[in-house]
Amino acid sequence: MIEMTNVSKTYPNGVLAVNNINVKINKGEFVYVVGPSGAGKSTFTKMMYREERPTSGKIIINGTDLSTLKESKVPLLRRNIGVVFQDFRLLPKLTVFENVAFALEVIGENPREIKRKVLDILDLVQLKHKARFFPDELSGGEQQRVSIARSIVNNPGVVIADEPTGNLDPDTSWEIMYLFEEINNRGTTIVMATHNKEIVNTMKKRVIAIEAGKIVRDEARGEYGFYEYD
Ligand SMILES: Nc1ncnc2c1ncn2[C@@H]1O[C@H](COP(=O)(O)OP(=O)(O)OP(=O)(O)O)[C@@H](O)[C@H]1O
Repeated sequence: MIEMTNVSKTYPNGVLAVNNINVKINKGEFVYVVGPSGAGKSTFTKMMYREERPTSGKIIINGTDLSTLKESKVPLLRRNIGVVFQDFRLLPKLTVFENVAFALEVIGENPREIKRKVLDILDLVQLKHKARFFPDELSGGEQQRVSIARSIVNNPGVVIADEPTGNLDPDTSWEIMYLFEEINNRGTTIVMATHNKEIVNTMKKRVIAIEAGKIVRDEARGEYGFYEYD
């Protein structure tokens, strides 16, 4: 469960990116975060995985209070939160297998278990046959599937995705969205910031709309709304 109480974030340059947000996201929910460019969506999601810290307020993720969490405990928190970015962020010198295995190696998983888990997850994202490929030998959609595999290989309770289809064509975006839906159907909470109007309007999930750092709309089977982008 994710709970924010009176959360605000002012960056050192004085920009108030998130302004007194209160929200509760239950286990197993699929939530889209929408809103105009610069509204505070990334800041809102970054605070969930402690990439940014709130200036004030309280954030609780699966029982852990992030506002008082020691820096040394952040890696432990990240094990239970998968993160997916628009630009994939794969390690270019590692193969697909190694990119996914990396998350397990750092926690000291044994090699046999690593192999089993990585191949299982690559099977789920339909990339087992490309396990030995390098990121630059893959299409954008394939790279995103590897990054999704990496985000879920530790079996986290929550996956946060910031604009995961932003670099992908419409068909590939749909493939990625169905993959997230499958992961959600297995019980993982998904929080996704997106500008993809068609997908949000078709999927009929919970929609949280942020404008100027505030939640202006929170609907169970919501719509994208009307925002203009570049
Ligand atoms: N590291 C930072 N330092 C200072 N200001 C920042 C920083 N990151 C974001 N901001 C500012 O905070 C506000 C919210 O930015 P944020 O990236 O959260 O918006 P967003 O809704 O995710 O935008 P987009 O849809 O364009 O990605 C903006 O005014 C932005 O310029």
